[in-house]
Amino acid sequence: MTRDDLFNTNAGIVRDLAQACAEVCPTAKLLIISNPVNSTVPIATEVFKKAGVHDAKKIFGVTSLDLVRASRFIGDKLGKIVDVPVVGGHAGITIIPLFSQVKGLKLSNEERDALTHRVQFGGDEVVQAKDGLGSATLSMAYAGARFADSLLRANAGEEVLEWAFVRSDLFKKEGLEYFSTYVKLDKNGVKEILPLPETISEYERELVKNAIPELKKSETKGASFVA
Ligand SMILES: NC(=O)c1ccc[n+]([C@@H]2O[C@H](COP(=O)([O-])OP(=O)(O)OC[C@H]3O[C@@H](n4cnc5c(N)ncnc54)[C@H](O)[C@@H]3O)[C@@H](O)[C@H]2O)c1
Ligand SMILES: O=C(O)C[C@H](O)C(=O)O
Repeated sequence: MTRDDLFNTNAGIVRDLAQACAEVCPTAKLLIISNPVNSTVPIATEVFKKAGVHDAKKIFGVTSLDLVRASRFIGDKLGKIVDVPVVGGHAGITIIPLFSQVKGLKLSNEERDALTHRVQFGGDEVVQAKDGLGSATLSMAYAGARFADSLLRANAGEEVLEWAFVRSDLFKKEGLEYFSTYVKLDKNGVKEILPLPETISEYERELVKNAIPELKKSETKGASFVA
């Protein structure tokens, strides 16, 4: 089972919850963790657009778990806690860890490939291991709490940097409407979307290139569901 298989069940649930939010709390910030995030965020967006209350600064796909996983795997290797940026989306090859951005980290090509794969498919590993009994419950809760905490701090006036899957013009030329990258948050939600670091490796650039058609397919699937 992949996150995409969850579409049939979750698309309707997210649409209905988004519809209720659009009616009763249209200015609330929506944190969407239900899979497939690459489609459920476009679903919520389209519902808000239809209701005439859309504000792209306030709808977030929660991808923090990918950063938690990547940081844990590299932390184990380096023997200390490090932050590993992860960009793109939240499913398979759309999850792109940027190991090039971790100071002092040296990986052979084989290690880099294996760790990239582990971050991209770690969630599927857990789903398979639980064999029908749900997904990565506790780490998802931790990742969700971490993201909610960032938003609450931003709400309270702090300028916070977080990674999130949001409406973004970074790959507009390629026809993509959503992408997860570093965002500055303030009390209104997304204040600024930061570009990819210039120093990412050729390998990572290629991963981004390969993820774009997959992300596009998922966002179209979500938007079409509402249309
Ligand atoms: N983005 C992430 O990092 C991430 C990580 C793990 C899981 N997930 C996703 O989170 C979701 C939940 O995963 P889980 O393992 O906790 O699943 P789960 O089956 O343990 O829990 C799902 C919950 O949703 C409730 N529910 C079912 N239909 C509903 C409806 N119509 N309205 C409201 N609630 C309803 C169920 O009663 C149940 O309590 C899944 O979509 C999963 O793929 C996302
Ligand atoms: O629910 C899933 O399919 C997996 C989840 O998105 C995860 O990353 O653990």
